[in-house]
Amino acid sequence: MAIAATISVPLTSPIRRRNSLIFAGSSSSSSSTVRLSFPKYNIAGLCPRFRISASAAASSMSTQAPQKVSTAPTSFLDRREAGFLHFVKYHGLGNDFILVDNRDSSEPRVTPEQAVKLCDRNFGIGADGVIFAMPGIDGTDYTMRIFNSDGSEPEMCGNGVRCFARFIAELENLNGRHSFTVHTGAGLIVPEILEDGKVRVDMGEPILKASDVPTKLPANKDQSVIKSELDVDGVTWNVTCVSMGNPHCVTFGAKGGQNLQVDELDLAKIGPNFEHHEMFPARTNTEFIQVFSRSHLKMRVWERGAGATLACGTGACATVVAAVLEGHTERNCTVDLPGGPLQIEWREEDNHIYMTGPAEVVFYGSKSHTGTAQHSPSLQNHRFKAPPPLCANTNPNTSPTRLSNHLLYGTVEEVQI
Ligand SMILES: N[C@@H](CCC[C@H](N)C(=O)O)C(=O)O
Repeated sequence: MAIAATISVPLTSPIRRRNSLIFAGSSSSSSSTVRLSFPKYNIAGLCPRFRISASAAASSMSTQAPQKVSTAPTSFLDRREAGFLHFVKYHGLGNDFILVDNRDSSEPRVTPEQAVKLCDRNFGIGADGVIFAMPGIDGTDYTMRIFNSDGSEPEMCGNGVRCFARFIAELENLNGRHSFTVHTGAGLIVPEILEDGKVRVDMGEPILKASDVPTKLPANKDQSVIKSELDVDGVTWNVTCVSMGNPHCVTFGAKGGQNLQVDELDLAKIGPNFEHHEMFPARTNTEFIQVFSRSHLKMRVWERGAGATLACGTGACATVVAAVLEGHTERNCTVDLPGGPLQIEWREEDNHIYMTGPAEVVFYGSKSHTGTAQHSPSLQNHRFKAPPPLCANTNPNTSPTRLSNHLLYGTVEEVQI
């Protein structure tokens, strides 16, 4: 995949040097430069959406009334050529998704089978799932649907809905709008883009009733499954079952065991045995938790339909619920995931869970359905045409990636350096 630009810090000033543009930037953490390694580009040619810094993107969000900013010519995300699927790859703490603009239809533009191919990390784009931005239902602004990388459709995705909010803000070219109402399989979810670009999400209430999680594990008097015993391949685990719309099995360790050391777990070996356990009729996501303090947890996850991922938002929410119910923590916790930390609060007043974390663009891409080898002229004319060698296919290092006789073009937006 070609890298069109690299920067992770606020843009200060563009400096023209020969046939490339170099942007010097600095942040509290580092100093960096960005090089656009293609000729004859001028600063006007850099589309406003080609966000060169996270903070620049963040600063486009204000507290004022929603305001549409007209842009011309048509932006990448407005493109609708027949035969092309335009997408944006996002990640939330390394939990990565292909975001598809599906606002004109309530039918996903990609089938579950195609989603499996797109998510393939060797033969496809590579992602933990495909997310569709669709028209709202029941008075909501939008509907979010998602396919896991195995093609199954979960009810909800926490990291995904943060990416969804950032995607919508970009699609709608919104300046100043902070929150959206999103219909999901888990009901109403309300993400709010914050000033710093992070997204806080009202994830609603956890579901503890065993039959609704669902789990067949014997329930307590109040119908919940808290610190119950689950046998997995000869080991008895203590588990608490929580649904965030999607099912979660949270464990702080085996019966009689010490505080779990999550780095020592062989997730690929034990994860599938939880996921497909007969006690979970809809399969389950499983969170393995190490307790650092009453407000700090470490989590590794085996996701239903996606395997070991770098983060799981609904899993982190379910974890804090389980941690509170089992008496390990207070209601406000930092949950460290392999991809980074999430802030989770289970608020006593409304019983809702609030998740705060980042969502970032990885790259923009277009996938051809035609199977033809030539590049798209329209793509070539596009202001996201950077870098031209990608589209012109003149550079062996930047040639389009083949995907089952389909073409894939990508433009990396920003890369940490
Ligand atoms: N990674 C997501 C959860 C995605 C759905 C999950 N694999 C399931 O099948 O329930 C998150 O961040 O919540």
